[in-house]
Amino acid sequence: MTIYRGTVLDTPDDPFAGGALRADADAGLLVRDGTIAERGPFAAVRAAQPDDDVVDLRGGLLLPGFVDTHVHFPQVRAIGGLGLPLLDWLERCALPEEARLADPTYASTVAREFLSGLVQAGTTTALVFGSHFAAAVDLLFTEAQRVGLRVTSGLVVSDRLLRDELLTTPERAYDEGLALAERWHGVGRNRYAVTPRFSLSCGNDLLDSCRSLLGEVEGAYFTSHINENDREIATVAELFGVDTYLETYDSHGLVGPRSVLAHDVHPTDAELKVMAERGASVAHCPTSNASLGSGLFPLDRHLAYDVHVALGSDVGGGTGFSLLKEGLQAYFMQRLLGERGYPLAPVHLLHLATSAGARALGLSSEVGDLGVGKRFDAQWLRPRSGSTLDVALRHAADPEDALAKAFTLGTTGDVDTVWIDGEVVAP
Ligand SMILES: O=c1[nH]c(=O)c2nc[nH]c2[nH]1
Ligand SMILES: [Zn+2]
Repeated sequence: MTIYRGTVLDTPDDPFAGGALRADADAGLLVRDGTIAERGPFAAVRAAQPDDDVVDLRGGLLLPGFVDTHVHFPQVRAIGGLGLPLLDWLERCALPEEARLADPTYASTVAREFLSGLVQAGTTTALVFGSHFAAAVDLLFTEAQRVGLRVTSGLVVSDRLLRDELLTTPERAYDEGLALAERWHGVGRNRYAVTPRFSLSCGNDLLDSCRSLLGEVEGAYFTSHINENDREIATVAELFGVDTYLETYDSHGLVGPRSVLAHDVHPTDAELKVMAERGASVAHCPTSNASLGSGLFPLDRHLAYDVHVALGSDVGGGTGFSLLKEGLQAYFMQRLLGERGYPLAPVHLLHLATSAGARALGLSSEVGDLGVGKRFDAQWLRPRSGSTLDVALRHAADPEDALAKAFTLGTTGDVDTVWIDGEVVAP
């Protein structure tokens, strides 16, 4: 057994429902077989376990590993395509890069870059938008198993309006998806997610085949995009002859408690009501929404309807893997909404980046906070001595203030060590 000593911050109680930041200065976390067995003042935990190893993490902050609920595996090298709205960005930046993953050697390199990017950002769990190529998704799961990250992912499918090499058929989508799920779902920390790209690129028969696959794979997740961009939304309404984007998924039985819909920047009230009824979650992707000019996320309306919201980096529409940056950008965007903005405090940002994501992915009993009984999935933020974040943390007034400084100034370069199930994860 090992005792981890440091300043531990986490959010076991939902701050949107009144929960406070849990902050323990000089805490001890006793970890046995990857699970947190005790948590308390270091001196007390140490006195009860005088012979165990101590890992000294004083200085900096010990936080739960981040949970990224929307991030694209094939888009690592597409990060930084600035200045375009969604559909142009897809055509010019994202899809040409995604087509390159037809080559398994290329896909294998990108899988390594992708997982290393997540780990270096302090992310330990992710819902990953896979590739349109089954072999590339297989390589992603293989690499995820080697690195140890908790990954839920799947084959991305489309059958219209994208470049030809990214298109499939309903039958092939089902067969390839099932083969991947049989190989990887529930294997190690991997799980399968049925993943139509978005309704714009998926006809009714393909969405039907997604529903069949979802019914076939017990416990599988569903993820896609929704209500991101005005032109996208108008095209979907025209293609399907529907009033709301959500109907295109819901009419195929794809919306439920294991569904995570990315973006939802422009929802109708009717859609929010149905999402809440179904228990679906929304992945809010703030840097992507800002970079692609998609809009300002109406967090207040999601909360008013009781729609669960977590955070996604949306690499490569998003600007990097750091959920610190996403948290700060989420805060900025609520500020820019003026009176319609939700006043996000540091505790909300940590919740959105950790426990909210764990809940969206049905993993709350295992990860998302550093309480007794949870797996030790954690990150040690330790800024370089003399850096501005180091100075700011040393002079923080209280734990909330320290967390505000971490989200304002922290970068992936400040993530010193990452653990999953109590094992150090090498990037
Ligand atoms: O931000 C986004 N990134 C994508 O890759 C994508 N595909 C469909 N819709 C999308 N939105
Ligand atoms: Zn996306």
